[in-house]
Amino acid sequence: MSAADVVVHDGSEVLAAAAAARLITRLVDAQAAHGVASVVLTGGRTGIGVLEQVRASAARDAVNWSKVEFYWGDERFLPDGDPERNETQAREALLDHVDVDPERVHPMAPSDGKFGDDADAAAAHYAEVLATMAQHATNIAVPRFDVLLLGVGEEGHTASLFPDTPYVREAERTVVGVHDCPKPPPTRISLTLPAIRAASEVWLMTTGAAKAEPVAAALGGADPVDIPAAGARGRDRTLWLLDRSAAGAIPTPA
Ligand SMILES: O=C(O)[C@H](O)[C@@H](O)[C@H](O)[C@H](O)COP(=O)(O)O
Repeated sequence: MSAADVVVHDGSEVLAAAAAARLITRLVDAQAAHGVASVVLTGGRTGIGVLEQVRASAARDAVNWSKVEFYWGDERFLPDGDPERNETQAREALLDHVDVDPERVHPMAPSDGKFGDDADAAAAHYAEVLATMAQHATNIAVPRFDVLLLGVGEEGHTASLFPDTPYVREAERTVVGVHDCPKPPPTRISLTLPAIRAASEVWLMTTGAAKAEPVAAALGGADPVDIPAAGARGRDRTLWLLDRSAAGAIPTPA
């Protein structure tokens, strides 16, 4: 697993724009290497803000959007089209504005879909979707993820893996139904840490002083059970994209 790189930007706006530029380049490079790129999206203000900046970028059409596989790292288990769903927000921020191939867009199921309100069944189905797309050479049943985007919560959660829960401890399954979440809505679906760690690059993006303590703890090697973001690492690269406030508690080198 990779050691973490940390990039600190002046504020949240420049962070979102710079992360968007970085994401465009990552997808262009992945398409040059593989033909089709794959990205795992996240929810939250920072993750959606980055997609809005991709949409606004003059460079966005450097990406062949019809050759991008879109997955989600977590989802709020709500009805289809609910404005709080990560899928809805990602579509409004970017996917509705570029020429995606609908067959390559893989949202997690809503709470009024074919699994009804059974988040565990919806999670098991998403695990099957990932397994179907998996390459045989890997030892975990997920596709190649070129880049997996994450946010970080004030108590250190990432995706929908909250501290001291069975979900952050999950070692076998790739996707879980998550119940009794402290951040609304209470029911969610999430990739697990083993699935996240299968990604080539994991980018943790966050801003603001409220995130300073969990960021410092994660970078300081906290136990992922206490600070789930500490367990999110990429095979080739782990990149923290922070603004000055979120980086404020990282000890400065002597
Ligand atoms: O669905 C969600 O809520 C997220 O995927 C979650 O993990 C989010 O990324 C963090 O809570 C950070 O959110 P903010 O960027 O809004 O602080």
